[in-house]
Amino acid sequence: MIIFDYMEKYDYEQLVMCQDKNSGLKAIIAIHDTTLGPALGGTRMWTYKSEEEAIEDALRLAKGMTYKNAASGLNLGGGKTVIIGDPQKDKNEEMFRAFGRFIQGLNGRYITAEDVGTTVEDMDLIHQETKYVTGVSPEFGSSGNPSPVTAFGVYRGMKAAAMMAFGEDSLKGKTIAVQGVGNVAYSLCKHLHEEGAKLIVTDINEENMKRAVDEFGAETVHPDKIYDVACDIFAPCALGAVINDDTINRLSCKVVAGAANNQLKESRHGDLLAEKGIYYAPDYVINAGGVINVADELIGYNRDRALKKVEGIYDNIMKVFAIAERDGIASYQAANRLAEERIETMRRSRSMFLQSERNLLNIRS
Ligand SMILES: NC(=O)C1=CN([C@@H]2O[C@H](COP(=O)(O)OP(=O)(O)OC[C@H]3O[C@@H](n4cnc5c(N)ncnc54)[C@H](O)[C@@H]3O)[C@@H](O)[C@H]2O)C=CC1
Ligand SMILES: CC(C)CC(=O)C(=O)O
Repeated sequence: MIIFDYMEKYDYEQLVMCQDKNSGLKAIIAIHDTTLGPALGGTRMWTYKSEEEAIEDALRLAKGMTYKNAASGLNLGGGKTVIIGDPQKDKNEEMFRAFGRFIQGLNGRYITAEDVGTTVEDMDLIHQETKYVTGVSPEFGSSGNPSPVTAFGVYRGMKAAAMMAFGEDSLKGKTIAVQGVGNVAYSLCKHLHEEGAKLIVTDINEENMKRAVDEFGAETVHPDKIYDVACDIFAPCALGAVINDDTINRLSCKVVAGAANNQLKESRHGDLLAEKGIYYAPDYVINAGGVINVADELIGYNRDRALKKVEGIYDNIMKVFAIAERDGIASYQAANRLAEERIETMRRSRSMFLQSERNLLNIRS
């Protein structure tokens, strides 16, 4: 990958490589766009096969956060971090403290939170070095683990997609295939089970799968077989790029609605879903519950207010489908339109001069 070419093509602002020999930290902070405000996005820890793969993931995820935050009506830009390493083996206190100091060095341009492979405990360590972190333990006035709130948002968005596909938003009796039953999907399955849905789950982690069987009476399938199960709704809740040339023709569902980021391998796969008559709830619209929740910390966390906003993901998904229908485009494009129009509107409105501490009028003594 030629990094500057890639950054220019998709209009990235900044890419920060963070290295700390003592702790073994190797982190990449990608800031995509801060038109709407500071970049907020989680930190993923993962065993990347190469540095290039890690950089690409950070860049793709950061751009997704720009669109997620914009489409959700947040005054925040998009950024994301990836830490190269095995979250089960390679973590230590020093690593997250060192990472916190790198974030502090960005002086508020980037604010972090949890993502795959990181926990509230990791955020607490970062918090010892910087205030630019959310999803910290509630004892610090923070909102804690965002995953259950992300799950609530996905549940609300899934109901909206069901309304479009089946003419009613009840999930009772619907068969839902869930790929990955980790932090978010565990809470999602709880909502779905309580509403009377039938669950078919898969995971590469046996313990996580067993928990879904024991608590929600879920059936299980091998991870390779999840695309082939007969179901009403497919919920990708593991990693990205799962809607691709190998999987798309195996799906028999009417709805794709799940928590994973970057579900479409390429945007043309979103067009193919639409052509097949499958209602796709765009990933960054449906999974915005976590970021909406942690963003509320920035104005003094109020759980009821945050949950009310997350409930609104239902309406946001309906809005996306309405734009898709109005403009004759696929739902992923409709979501992009929603996000891009908001960013452009704000960019234009900010072109007006505003008196501030930093402009020329104030530099004169
Ligand atoms: N945690 C949050 O609040 C948010 C998470 N997301 C996204 O949702 C997805 C899930 O996040 P979490 O639940 O936090 O992560 P997690 O790591 O707790 O759960 C992911 C699960 O997927 C499983 N998995 C991995 N590869 C798999 C495969 N090939 N087949 C089947 N299962 C597989 C893992 O074993 C794990 O149980 C990620 O894409 C994440 O970026 C998006 C927004 C917020
Ligand atoms: C809790 C969020 C900030 C996690 C995130 O990075 C995301 O929504 O993908």
